[in-house]
Amino acid sequence: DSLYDDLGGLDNITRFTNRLVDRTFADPRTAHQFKQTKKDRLARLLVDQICEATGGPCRYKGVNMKKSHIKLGITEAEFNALVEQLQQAMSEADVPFHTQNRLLAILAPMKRDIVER
Ligand code: HEM
Repeated sequence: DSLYDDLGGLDNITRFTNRLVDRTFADPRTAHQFKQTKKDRLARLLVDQICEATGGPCRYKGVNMKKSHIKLGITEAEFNALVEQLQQAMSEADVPFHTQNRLLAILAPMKRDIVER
């Protein structure tokens, strides 16, 4: 089975991504970065990105990670907060711990393009 299937397919990816974005926009550790961001659009792009990256039938049409995060001055602490929010969102959507870690392993290398140093 693909990771896409193990995550519960598009329905469950949409479920935990919406929960992630809700948390990210509400959590004071990250909310300040998203004051000018349209939540629905970001959630749709994230769903496509996760779906495609895990072997699903979607195609991500957004900007690459380096270009979309440049100049935001994102810190390692902000990145880690978002990872924690994603773990909580996946737990709420009943994604098993081991499956959560398989997705996190795909996202982790993006850190070098997202965090400013
Ligand atoms: C692995 C972690 C992350 C992934 C996969 C990710 C993914 C994305 C994607 C797909 C977009 C949309 C790009 C587009 O507009 O075409 C985006 C934009 C953005 N991300 Fe991230 N991101 C991550 C981490 C973070 C973190 C830690 C922050 C700050 C706390 C952040 C803040 C933003 C902001 C402010 C935008 C711009 C949204 C807009 O256009 O208004 N991201 N990200």
